[in-house]
Amino acid sequence: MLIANVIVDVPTLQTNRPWAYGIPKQLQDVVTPGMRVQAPFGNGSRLLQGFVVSVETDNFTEFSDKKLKLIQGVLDLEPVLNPELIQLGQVMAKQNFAFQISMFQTMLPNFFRARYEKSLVLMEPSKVMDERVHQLFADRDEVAFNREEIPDELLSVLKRYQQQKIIKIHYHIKNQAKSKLVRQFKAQQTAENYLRLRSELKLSATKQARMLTYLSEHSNDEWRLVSALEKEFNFSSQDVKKAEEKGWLQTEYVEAYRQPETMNLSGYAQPLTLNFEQFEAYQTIQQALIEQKKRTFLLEGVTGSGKTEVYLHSIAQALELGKSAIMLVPEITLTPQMVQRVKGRFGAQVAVLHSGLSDGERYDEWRRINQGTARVVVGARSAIFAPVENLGLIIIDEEHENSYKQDDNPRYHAREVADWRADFHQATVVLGSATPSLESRARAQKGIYTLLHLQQRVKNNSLPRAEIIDMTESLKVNGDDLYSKKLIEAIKARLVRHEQTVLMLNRRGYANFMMCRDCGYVPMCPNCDLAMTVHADTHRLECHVCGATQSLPYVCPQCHSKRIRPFGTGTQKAEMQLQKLLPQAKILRMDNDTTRRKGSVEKLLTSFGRQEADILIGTQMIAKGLDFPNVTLVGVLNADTSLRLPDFRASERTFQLITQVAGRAGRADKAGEVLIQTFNPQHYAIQLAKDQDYERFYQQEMRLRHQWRYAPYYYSIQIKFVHADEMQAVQAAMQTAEWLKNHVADNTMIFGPAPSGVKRLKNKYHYQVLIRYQHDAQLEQAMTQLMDDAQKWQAKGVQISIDRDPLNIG
Ligand SMILES: Nc1ncnc2c1ncn2[C@@H]1O[C@H](COP(=O)(O)OP(=O)(O)OP(=O)(O)O)[C@@H](O)[C@H]1O
Ligand SMILES: [Zn+2]
Ligand SMILES: [Zn+2]
Repeated sequence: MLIANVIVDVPTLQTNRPWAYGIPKQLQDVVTPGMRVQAPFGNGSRLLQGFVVSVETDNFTEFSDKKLKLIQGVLDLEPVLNPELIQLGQVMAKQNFAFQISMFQTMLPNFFRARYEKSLVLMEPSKVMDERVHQLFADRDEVAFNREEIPDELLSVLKRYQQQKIIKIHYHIKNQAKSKLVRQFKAQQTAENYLRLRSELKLSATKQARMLTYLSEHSNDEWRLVSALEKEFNFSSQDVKKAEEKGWLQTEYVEAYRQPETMNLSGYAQPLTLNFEQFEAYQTIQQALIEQKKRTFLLEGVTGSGKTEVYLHSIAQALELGKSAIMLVPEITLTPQMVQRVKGRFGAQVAVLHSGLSDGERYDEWRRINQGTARVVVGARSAIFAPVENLGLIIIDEEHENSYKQDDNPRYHAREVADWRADFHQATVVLGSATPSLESRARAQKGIYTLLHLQQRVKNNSLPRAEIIDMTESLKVNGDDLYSKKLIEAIKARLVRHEQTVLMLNRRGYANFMMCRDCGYVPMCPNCDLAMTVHADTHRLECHVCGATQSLPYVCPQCHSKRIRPFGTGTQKAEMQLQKLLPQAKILRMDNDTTRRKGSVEKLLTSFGRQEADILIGTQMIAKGLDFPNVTLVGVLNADTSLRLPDFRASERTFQLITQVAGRAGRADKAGEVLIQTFNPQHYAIQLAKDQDYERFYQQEMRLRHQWRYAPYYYSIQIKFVHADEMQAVQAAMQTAEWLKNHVADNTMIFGPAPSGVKRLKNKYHYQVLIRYQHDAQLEQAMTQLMDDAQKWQAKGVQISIDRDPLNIG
């Protein structure tokens, strides 16, 4: 008998391995690894989705026939995971202490996720005594289990009936991943033939005459949609069918792709001629592509040095070698500008995956990749799992970005996935950034990566002139803690010259909360240890974690003073304040509020690009990727807020952010200027960002990391314990920490338990234990054991999560 090993859709440790199922006769030719199947689970009434990871023959036929449950059906006719991706999912699950099923689901478009529907089946109607249950079924023997339709008071009755087996619950799997088919047609005869046929028609056959006229004019055409013919000429599908029977045209069904809105592509854009530095970098990459041995490059290039052009040349080379390419960009820089640059170069071979797509569109793009139609994939983090065959090149732009790590289960990092896939395909990896992560830069130091340097800007040979403005001084002069006089003067000069300005309000670690100026009272969320945030548009206080809201207080509840006011400034207020200072200026604002609607980022940027506004003010979302030639001034309103975060990466983040946003100035022919407002003018991260001196920052920060035993010198694993009862969370954390101390290497350090940065969230208490280590052969064994124990704690209601190389330690 044939056996399928299946990972079923239950994310628990017991199910985190393949389960064997028999394959029934009629499915033996169908079921292959990588396919989704319906598999019975538990007592058998429950049908689950599962992924077949392997198929084997079992020799003990009689024995297994009785014991094994059988696969009930298939959800696909072709595998959705190829052998590479099956293996990848299993490895990544293991490395990140995640469940295989979660990994597989993350790797695929949402469409492939199982949607279960429950229904109630009436087994023995005669035994139902409750009139309301009869009413519910109303002569049917199966009804959907729809919580909105079933009143609460009926639930206990239904439950009792279920226990008495009078009612059964059925699970159905809804398969959404079906492609849409459309019918298309093509003329089959010559124009003359059509005209002759028309002359032979009866006079009354006007519709057929019209059809023949149309066909005579389109006799050499390509396939066209039948629906278009029907709509435009008012033909019915019956008319089309008759025409086909007469041999006037032929029709066929093809898969329809929901084309995401594409931009006008005015032909293919020609590649630019690389400058010397670019060419040198490209040549090295090209060499690796041709050799087809895995190599990883770190392309460290100052802002505006033309990294993207190097990527595009490399992609072209990969395609020429018959290979495919994946290019990752942070979601936020997946702007029309970027997409246009890639699509403009490689046209229909490009598939774009971003969060703006509907599930259907994403599924269609995925299929274009899966079928090999699209050989260049551009997308955010999860595009690293694109099912390309023959992968030759992986590019990760802005490789230092946090968003490449998924901060939720499964917690994979796109860079580590890229590394594994490059091994598998012997592909080339290019990590690019003006401000590489310390981890990557250190690997280049050690020779694990090859460092490629772009030190010059492409167009304007110099980096923008930057200056630090000490806000303590400025505050003394004009009493404004947001706009220094110098910055306002500089903006005014741009207005006169019709040049543009970009202003960034650093919202990282920056709360916009209420504070009583007399007693210091700050309104806190009732469920979380967090200050409530002021929302000027709704005039309410809101908690950003749990969503609790309150009206704005006008009197301090503690001391009854009326001097309770917002503290800190939101982008909205910053914009208003600026408009007051510069009434003649046209200002655009880009933040979470103005970009909520789909397509609004595009709209804002297009408008700014057309110079319909003088100033673009926004949060860190404006710091990356923008390439506008007329921007000659960049202002950082508050450089230091992110320095205060209780996180060992605070300096690195601040340096990266300021360097990135400063890089938006003077990218074309006009010289750029950068003004950095700060209350910490002496801080090394700010000083070095001003000079855009990444290398010196790297040296200095590495010394500190070494001293404090942080990454990249030490790896870390963070274990979180969450429970509504604080004691329970503490207890689990303490016992785990104690246990760990005896099960890891001597030089591995265990910190905690300690309350997390924010101890209480949504009325639950968060505690954590941190492991820091260099080499520890025992650790993997210990972590596996810990995952086992986690199940035990989970049974007591303590949620435990394990995060390898966490983004925030605080
Ligand atoms: N060889 C070249 N010749 C002419 N123009 C070029 C060349 N290479 C790049 N450019 C142009 O220079 C500008 C900056 O290049 P690009 O955006 O690729 O830089 P980058 O290093 O990716 O920038 P950042 O990291 O700051 O976003 C772009 O407008 C690009 O079209
Ligand atoms: Zn007060
Ligand atoms: Zn809250």
